[in-house]
Amino acid sequence: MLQKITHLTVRDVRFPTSLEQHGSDAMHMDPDYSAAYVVLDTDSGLKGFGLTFTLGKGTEIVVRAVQALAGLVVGKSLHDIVSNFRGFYRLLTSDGQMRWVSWDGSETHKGFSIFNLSAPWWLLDFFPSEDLFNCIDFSHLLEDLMMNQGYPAYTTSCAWLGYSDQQLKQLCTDALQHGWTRFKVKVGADLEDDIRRCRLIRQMIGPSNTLMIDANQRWDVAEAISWVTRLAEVKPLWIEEPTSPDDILGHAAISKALAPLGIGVASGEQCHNRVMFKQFLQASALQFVQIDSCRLGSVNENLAVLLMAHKFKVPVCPHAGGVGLCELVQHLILFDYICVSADLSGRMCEYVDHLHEHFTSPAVIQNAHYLTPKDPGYSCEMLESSVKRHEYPEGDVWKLQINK
Ligand SMILES: C[C@H](O)[C@@H](O)CC(=O)C(=O)O
Ligand SMILES: [Mg+2]
Repeated sequence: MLQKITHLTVRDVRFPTSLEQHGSDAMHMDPDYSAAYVVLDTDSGLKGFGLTFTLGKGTEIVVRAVQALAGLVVGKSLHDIVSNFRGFYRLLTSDGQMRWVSWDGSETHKGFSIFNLSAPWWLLDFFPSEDLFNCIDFSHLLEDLMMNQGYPAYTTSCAWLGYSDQQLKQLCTDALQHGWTRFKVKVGADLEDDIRRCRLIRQMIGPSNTLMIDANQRWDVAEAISWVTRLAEVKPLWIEEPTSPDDILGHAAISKALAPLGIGVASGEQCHNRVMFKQFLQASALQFVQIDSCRLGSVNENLAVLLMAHKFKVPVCPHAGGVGLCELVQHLILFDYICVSADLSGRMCEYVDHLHEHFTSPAVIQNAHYLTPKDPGYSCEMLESSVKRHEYPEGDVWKLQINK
């Protein structure tokens, strides 16, 4: 149990998803799904893995944040971390010089998230399984349903903003055949396009399946209310990120205006700390909490939000549109169900069907449910061959793009 972290490597890994408009929305028309990817070496030869999701160039900033925090991690032993998880987290988030840049801000939280993502790996890999199981009181847990059926999911992969109507139809047909019943459509750039695309999807999925819409912060408050009112005919369950993700009172006003139409407000993928979530919940500014395993700095911060959402009786429907997010967030939502909410009403976890082949233990979907991951760790180890090929700018994939 005295293993020490001896070395940290952080790499800038990017996938050229913008070439086919995968992941595109009203504010991010050319997303290259990317990750700052960390490997921790230990003196026992074991390794730890962590990643945080970014879009293309944004990775450079997070890589620098990780480098700046590395000195707080290298040299630590398992005992140092596990004996006081909160203390370790506070150490990362409270560095006297770093905190001035952006205490509880988005970039630093993305940096923190990488290190704390290593914690489940340490815990699960170093604890003999009998010790681990001896720690847990399994009475009254609800794991059977999760083991047999899995956690309900919805798909965003049919209707990215840059997809043609033809693509939309084909992908929606395929998804229905595979048992999907919940669909999210990107909106917000052009109202007439949105009406046409949403009608098309509603027509294909029928009245009893679920449809959500996502504007990725495109509108002002009044514009959001009038735009979504025009889309009410397709009966969306929620409008996601209708306006600036920092505008708590704006979200509250939109929630109030849309409630009579039966449309809720969902947000959280750009909500970067627990204090913001606290105020969103206090102000009744959202009806669906969308935690993001990488936007919030670490497991620790996500746990605080899961507990607050439970207190306010607001369902948690995690964000997973990015590389590695499905792999990570499936662990958090299982924890939420088994240990916090014990409730599936109004709950589902996002799934996007991109880039899973680059992971050693990818998320598995069956009949529109996340199957419970059984491999140890936090499912975020990437295949070394994939990392090498996609590392920016020297990987083969990028050399090819740059020389085109
Ligand atoms: C840029 C990302 O693909 C974003 O559009 C994802 C998102 O908003 C979602 O999955 O929700
Ligand atoms: Mg979204």
